[in-house]
Amino acid sequence: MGNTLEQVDTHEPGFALHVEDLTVTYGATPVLWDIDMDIPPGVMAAVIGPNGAGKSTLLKAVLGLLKPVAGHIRFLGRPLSEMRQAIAYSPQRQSVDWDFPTTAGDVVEMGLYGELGWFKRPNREHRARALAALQEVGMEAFAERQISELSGGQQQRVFIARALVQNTPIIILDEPTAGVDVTTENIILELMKRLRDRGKTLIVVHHDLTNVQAHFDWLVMLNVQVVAQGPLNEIFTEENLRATYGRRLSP
Ligand SMILES: Nc1ncnc2c1ncn2[C@@H]1O[C@H](COP(=O)(O)OP(=O)(O)OP(=O)(O)O)[C@@H](O)[C@H]1O
Repeated sequence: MGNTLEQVDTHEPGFALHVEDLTVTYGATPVLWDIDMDIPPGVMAAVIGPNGAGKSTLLKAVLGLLKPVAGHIRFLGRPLSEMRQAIAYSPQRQSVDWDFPTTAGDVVEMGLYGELGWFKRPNREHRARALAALQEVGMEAFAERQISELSGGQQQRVFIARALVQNTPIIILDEPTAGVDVTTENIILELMKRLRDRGKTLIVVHHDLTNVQAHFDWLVMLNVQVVAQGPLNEIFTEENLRATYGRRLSP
């Protein structure tokens, strides 16, 4: 059942994501400069940095949604072209038209289109998988609800369910807890931890410095360049935070 890439062993030697010499510009302005980054498999990695640091751009570039000026990217040792179905991606909630007339259940099923192909209709098994994913984020009661009628936190959870239903070894989420209340944020963070504990690799743009330490185990500190990266308990230091955020961080 499910797609064949579920069988990719996320604990094989090598990195879940390996990035070398990545440079991205918008017009003439460099937004990411000479990024080298390694994220090991099976971690819950946070990408942090100030507004405009290039966090979303980094995710889009590694996913091939933006064309870098330079760079070399590998997922589990292989090029993106071979690994697309091993990666689920959830963009920032604001980047989506939530007025589009569709239900929460349909949005989650859309996550299966990579597996199904756009022209094959989802069947009962796919529907059941979508419902199971909604259940995992505590949203099964909302399967038939129009997405425009969901709160921001509920929309985030539907988006996470859409990533979950794909059952991929790598999950990339852009600010999955932006604009949600503390209770919902904790639900989402605990869910991400459960996925990590099942061996998945999570790469997450996260904005809340107050809880990054409690939930993540790997950190990439970004501000156009990588300021620091590694196991969170080694690099989440005042010095690195200052180097990343500058004077915006109060003492
Ligand atoms: N499509 C675009 N065209 C031109 N410039 C862009 C575009 N998208 C982003 N930028 C610029 O690139 C820089 C990095 O943006 P990006 O969205 O990657 O930052 P971020 O770290 O994700 O920020 P935030 O925390 O505010 O979401 C910013 O200066 C932004 O203004």
